[in-house]
Amino acid sequence: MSTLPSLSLKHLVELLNAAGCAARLEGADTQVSGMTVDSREAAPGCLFVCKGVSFKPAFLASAIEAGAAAYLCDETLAHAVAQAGGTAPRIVASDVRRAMAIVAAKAYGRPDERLNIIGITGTKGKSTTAYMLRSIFAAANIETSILGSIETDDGFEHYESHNTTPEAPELWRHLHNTEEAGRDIMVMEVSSHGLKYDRVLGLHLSTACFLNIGRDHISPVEHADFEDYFSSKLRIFEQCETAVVNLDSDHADRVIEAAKSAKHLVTFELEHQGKTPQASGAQADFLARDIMASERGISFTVEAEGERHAMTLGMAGAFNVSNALAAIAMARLAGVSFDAIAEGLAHVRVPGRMELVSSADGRIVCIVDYAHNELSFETLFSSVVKEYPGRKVIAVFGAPGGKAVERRECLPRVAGRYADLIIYTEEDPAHERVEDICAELAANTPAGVAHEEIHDREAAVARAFQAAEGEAAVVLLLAKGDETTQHRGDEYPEVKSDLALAREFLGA
Ligand SMILES: CC(=O)N[C@H]1[C@@H](OP(=O)(O)OP(=O)(O)OC[C@H]2O[C@@H](n3ccc(=O)[nH]c3=O)[C@H](O)[C@@H]2O)O[C@H](CO)[C@@H](O)[C@@H]1O[C@H](C)C(=O)N[C@@H](C)C(=O)N[C@H](CCC(=O)O)C(=O)O
Ligand SMILES: Nc1ncnc2c1ncn2[C@@H]1O[C@H](COP(=O)(O)OP(=O)(O)OP(=O)(O)O)[C@@H](O)[C@H]1O
Repeated sequence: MSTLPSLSLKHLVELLNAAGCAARLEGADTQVSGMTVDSREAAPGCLFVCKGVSFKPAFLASAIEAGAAAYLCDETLAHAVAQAGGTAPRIVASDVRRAMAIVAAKAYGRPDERLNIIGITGTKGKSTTAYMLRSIFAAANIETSILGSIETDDGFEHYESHNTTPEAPELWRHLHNTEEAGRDIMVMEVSSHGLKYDRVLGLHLSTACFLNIGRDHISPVEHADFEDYFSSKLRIFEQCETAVVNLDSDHADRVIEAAKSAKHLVTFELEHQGKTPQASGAQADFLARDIMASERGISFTVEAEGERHAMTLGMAGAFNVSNALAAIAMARLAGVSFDAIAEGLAHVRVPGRMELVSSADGRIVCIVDYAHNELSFETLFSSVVKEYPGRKVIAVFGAPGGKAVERRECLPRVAGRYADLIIYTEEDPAHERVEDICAELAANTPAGVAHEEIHDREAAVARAFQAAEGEAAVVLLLAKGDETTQHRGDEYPEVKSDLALAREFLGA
């Protein structure tokens, strides 16, 4: 791999001040190459960033021991880390999060000036749309990098992701690697936190897609309220060339208004009978019609650029047509043919999202899905009862400990409207007791809805299949997708994934 640019601290300080981020150099001007926020990844000659609520001066000391040539810190941390920093030169900035984003873009050689970077935001469907797009590009023989909540693949590094959108130095490193790997395209999910906390500050996106907005990530450790969440997401349009917007999204008018800051606007929507036409009366640039569900997936027609093309989607859930339309629009912007698009969509598989496992006689259909908030529950359940009419619906899910507490009220309420039986179980309780979370979910279940509490997830899944036996049923294993760990306390022990359990119980 080629070496990274070597940069002088003096030059970086000038760059920061010019960008409106006050900074000063303390110590001798030194050359740095590469940067990191994690002492465990510090390499000789790099710039180490001191930041974060659980930052300890010992991290700085070990980064320097590993060869870090200098460090960047916030004014508020400057005194506390001075001793651990010893004689290493440092940049002290007024806002370390902004500063590290500005420096990272430079340290990794501004790959966004040459790459086609596609950013996808929305409450639900980001990973699905990103995988659809990658599958389409693969069908067109174009290898892409991907960065999102499931995996990170930049052509050199490939691992299970920690955050949906990583910290700026990590992000720019993946973009640099993408370019070094000879790839031209990065498909990335952009989370509301990524936008709010300047992880993507200054990143030039060729395309920014807004899928939808619903209440989520509102808690004392996330967004204070819906407005903070929504406005964080809308910031994506401030840094893109072309905005791709779902006209079916809630608050679509406000999304369109914000999208006007992009140079170009491309829209998509599903044709619904009885739908109120837009105020303008104009049809979206990409329209899906003739949506039909079958056991193998979904088929639909896309109408765009004055033509009609038949598409099939190898996934369940009619709502995935909306994600597919977004992917189609973005693929067309990148110049991919409709034939390759059709091929890519027909073969897409998104791990743990709307995965179908059926019993040999077809009487029991199990869907393993990652749905875990109000918007995705509503969409999933309403689509399942439409697509599998007359079947008994059995749902297995829980709620996480320590965050997104609103889910404990809304998930039983939504599921209670559609399910014949709900089984509450473990779902990453962290520092709370599974028993308490399940009891809270049970207490919020609408009167008259059958529900059970089975704290062990494997036993809960077994009970669901037992209850489905001898019936035409749909068993929904929700919220964990293909995850193979449970967050218990500070540990992440290995467990069987829902998909593995479904295959085991149905002998698939
Ligand atoms: C506000 C924000 O951006 N928080 C992120 C930030 O936390 P932080 O700066 O407070 O860092 P910290 O975890 O306290 O750790 C302190 C620092 O010590 C470093 N460290 C730590 C250990 C060590 O041995 N050596 C060392 O140098 C860490 O790398 C870190 O830089 O840096 C951490 C490491 O990069 C992130 O995990 C953390 O995300 C928080 C915990 C998080 O996960 N937030 C969630 C809510 C989030 O961002 N979710 C979104 C998806 C949800 C959405 O749709 O918005 C996401 O993008 O993932
Ligand atoms: N367009 C959509 N509208 C509503 N719900 C959807 C949509 N697309 C997917 N979902 C539901 O949301 C779940 C998660 O999908 P996906 O992982 O693609 O979303 P995400 O935005 O990446 O989520 P997260 O931010 O939680 O990682 C799916 O399993 C499905 O139940």
